[in-house]
Amino acid sequence: MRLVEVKPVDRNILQQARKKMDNKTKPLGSLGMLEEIACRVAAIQKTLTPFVREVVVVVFAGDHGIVEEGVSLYPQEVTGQMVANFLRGGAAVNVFAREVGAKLLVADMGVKGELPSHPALINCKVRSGSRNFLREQALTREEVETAVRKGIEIASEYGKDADVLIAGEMGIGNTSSATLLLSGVCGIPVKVLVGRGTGLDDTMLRHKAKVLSQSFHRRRFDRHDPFSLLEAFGGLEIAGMVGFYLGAAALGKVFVVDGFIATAAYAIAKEIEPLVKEYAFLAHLSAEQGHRRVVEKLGLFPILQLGMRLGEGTGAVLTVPLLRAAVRALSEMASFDDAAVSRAKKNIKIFQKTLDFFGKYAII
Ligand SMILES: O=C(O)c1ccc[n+]([C@@H]2O[C@H](COP(=O)([O-])O)[C@@H](O)[C@H]2O)c1
Ligand SMILES: Cc1cc2nc[nH]c2cc1C
Repeated sequence: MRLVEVKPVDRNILQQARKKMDNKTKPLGSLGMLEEIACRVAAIQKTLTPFVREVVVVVFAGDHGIVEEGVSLYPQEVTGQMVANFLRGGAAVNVFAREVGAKLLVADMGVKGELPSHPALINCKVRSGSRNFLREQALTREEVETAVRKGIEIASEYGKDADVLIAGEMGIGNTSSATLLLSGVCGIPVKVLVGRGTGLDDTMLRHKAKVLSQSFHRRRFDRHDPFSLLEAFGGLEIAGMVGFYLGAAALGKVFVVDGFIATAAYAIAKEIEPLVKEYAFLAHLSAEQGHRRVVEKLGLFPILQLGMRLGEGTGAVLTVPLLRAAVRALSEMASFDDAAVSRAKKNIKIFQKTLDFFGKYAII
């Protein structure tokens, strides 16, 4: 089943952008990863004067049946309560979105109970939360496909005029789903990836690890079929984000992946369509225990490392000023010729350590 068509980003513009960046009035490579970010945005946007003006954030929300097993510190009703908070503008992601001038929407993919209608609420409820995956498959194939398709539609409808698309998430229990999805996709043992989520103590963490290891062995899935992983472990907001990333890449838009749960959605989207990676940036290294291993395995470069573990898209929104600064450097800085600044005395390709460090993160 081909859900979307994603094209590779423009290699020609990428090479020209790198050349343009090398001619800016700075020692070669001295803006570090910002240079690679700017050049890749240029290649995505097919222009040597890239820009980041409109930013759209969609917070995907859903509940998780596994919460019955005592794997989160917070009660399930917090998911719906936080959705109400997003709609009133009172959550961290609202504050950060206002700071960078981003538009924020919330997508109800599967929150338990009714939510009042609101202009910023997109109603895509597939069912009232996923099933408890310790006991049964979290979702049916049909529910997974519906949620992924809705995510694609959300990207096309609300992201078509944006320069950067961000998916946030809200779902009590979703670090449990994300841990098992990532363990399945990346082939990293559950016990290495399981973490404290919203803040479990040691006893609760041991219990969560036991529940997740048992679930991983009990459920049916084929690790090479990403849809089967979503059927086994959910959740609906994660499936929606998978679609959103696929849709963003199909639109030819830059998208920024937030934290641990968002990385699980990204990993699934990349399994479905490997070219999505050319459009993706990773916002930050989450404090959630397993994130570092996953990020290394997926070859992603976290732009920030702030010890955050909130989700909602908060880390991704915080990268917007850096993305804007990076593309402005490529678009607006003077070249050596423009500014009559002398070039290096010797044509050294690039400082070797910088190359070793950043080279492995050059996606293309
Ligand atoms: O984004 C992250 O890296 C992250 C790490 C830990 C927790 N969270 C958030 O916390 C909730 C899930 O935590 P838990 O303990 O209920 O599985 C969910 O609403 C996420 O948005 C988010
Ligand atoms: C209060 C609260 C806010 C959140 N935002 C994202 N995940 C969250 C989890 C909790 C518990």
